[in-house]
Amino acid sequence: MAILKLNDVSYSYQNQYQSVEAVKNVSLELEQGKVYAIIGKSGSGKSTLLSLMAGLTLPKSGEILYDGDSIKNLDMEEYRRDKASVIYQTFNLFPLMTVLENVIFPLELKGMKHLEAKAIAERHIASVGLDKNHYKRFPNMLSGGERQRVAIARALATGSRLLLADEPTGNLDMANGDLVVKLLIDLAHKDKLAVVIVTHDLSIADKADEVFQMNDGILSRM
Ligand SMILES: Nc1ncnc2c1ncn2[C@@H]1O[C@H](COP(=O)(O)OP(=O)(O)OP(=O)(O)O)[C@@H](O)[C@H]1O
Repeated sequence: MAILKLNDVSYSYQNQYQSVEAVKNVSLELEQGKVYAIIGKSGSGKSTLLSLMAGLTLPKSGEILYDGDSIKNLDMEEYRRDKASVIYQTFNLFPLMTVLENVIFPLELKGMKHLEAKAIAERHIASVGLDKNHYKRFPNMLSGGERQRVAIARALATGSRLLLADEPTGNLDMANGDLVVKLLIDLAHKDKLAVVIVTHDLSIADKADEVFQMNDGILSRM
């Protein structure tokens, strides 16, 4: 069964002067174990589509089902924290927390005891290829690739099976970008996550299992 299903989803940004139809009647099914790339030119609606999937924005029409349930019926805070994790081009780590604290924080937020949270965080930090030397560093003491790997560890630690990446390699050089893409592909293929990557980079799209293009709010399969 699809982990996420979008049925005829539309979204428009509105103010008193105008309405911008950013996502138009998109239907899509995502399965665990696969990498999906969404490409398209600037302003075509890719980020808006990703925020709909992440539950950060609610559709104006249509519905989004997670494991068969409309996300409207779920606790949205829990959905955003535990079900659909987003990673960003700018990493969005907490600058005043160490690597370990960044990964522990969302676990403690949901009521997990410190020692258990620490053990889970350490496991996920190791799984993205970082070691104990990194635990006590602040984000500004890491390379861009390392920061993105911490962001991925934090996303994974919550147990989320849906990883939504918005231009995850946009701030990385080619070598670090390749490492992050390889990690995302491994997470889909080996750990059976559903991974969505919004990207301008066609070489990432080449490595995805399925590629979609956004064009003026309309999604089509390539
Ligand atoms: N907060 C907002 N208010 C009004 N319009 C917006 C807002 N955010 C985005 N838009 C518009 O919605 C459309 C889709 O934007 P979106 O950011 O989803 O595109 P994108 O494909 O992700 O672009 P990029 O590749 O540049 O990040 C664009 O026309 C944009 O101008």
